[in-house]
Amino acid sequence: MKEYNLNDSYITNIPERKALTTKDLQVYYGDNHAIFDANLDFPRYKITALIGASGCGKSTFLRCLNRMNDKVAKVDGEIMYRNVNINDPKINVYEVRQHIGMVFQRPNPFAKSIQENITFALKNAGIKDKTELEKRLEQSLKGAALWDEVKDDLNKSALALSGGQQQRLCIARSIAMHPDILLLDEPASALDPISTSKIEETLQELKKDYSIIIVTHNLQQASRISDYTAFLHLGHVIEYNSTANVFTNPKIQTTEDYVSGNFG
Ligand SMILES: Nc1ncnc2c1ncn2[C@@H]1O[C@H](COP(=O)(O)OP(=O)(O)OP(=O)(O)O)[C@@H](O)[C@H]1O
Repeated sequence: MKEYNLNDSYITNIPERKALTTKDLQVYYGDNHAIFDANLDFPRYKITALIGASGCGKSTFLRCLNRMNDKVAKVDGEIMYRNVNINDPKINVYEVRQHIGMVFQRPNPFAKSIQENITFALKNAGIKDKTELEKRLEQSLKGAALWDEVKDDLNKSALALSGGQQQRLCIARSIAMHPDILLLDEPASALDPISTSKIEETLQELKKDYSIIIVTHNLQQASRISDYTAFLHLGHVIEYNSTANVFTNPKIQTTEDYVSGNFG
């Protein structure tokens, strides 16, 4: 692979209010230094895409943002959310995840009914009121654009849904907790093009109420749906800017080569 200067970077200052900020974030898997000095501001009510070649650290970075890496990696630096460093070991990770939800690459509904998939975590979080549970069930399924397809059969097993419907159920399960931020790790990569476009449309709607950070391999998807894009290379954030700038006016040669397909 062509060698690039990893210190050559361009990180924009975002004009919007911030949902989350990382300061000098470093991630190590044993001796493998996977993320170097990531300093990024993620805007509120926007979609930010993390892009880069396989192994560059996209999922590692994303998973730090709601402490999913705690048991597998050493994560140094600060992750500021509402003036609190949520990377502080004293912070309750379950509480963090109520504010910052995660949707994974492969749909992973529970082997329970559609309804129970939504209400299970809510009940665990102490929400017992039937009216509130019903309200959140309907709101979250509507938010994930699944309500019309399942409203007459909420007791059906979630496993009987199509892959695309299961993924929208997982999005509904996340938003039922009323998080501020949704993290999505390649949420459409296991889906067919029609389900993918349904997920993309859903995310466009959801950004009115949520700040979204998404990892994607798919450059067209990043350019279609995101407002901001961070390009990572070998664990370094090389460029962070509005998606339009990253794709049409990249400031760094590495980015230009990657987005134009001349990488490697
Ligand atoms: N659980 C883990 N244990 C040890 N090393 C890991 C673990 N997860 C990731 N890594 C290493 O961290 C680096 C970044 O991997 P990561 O999965 O974050 O990259 P990625 O950009 O998301 O890749 P892909 O696009 O292939 O999913 C790689 O060197 C990878 O081998």
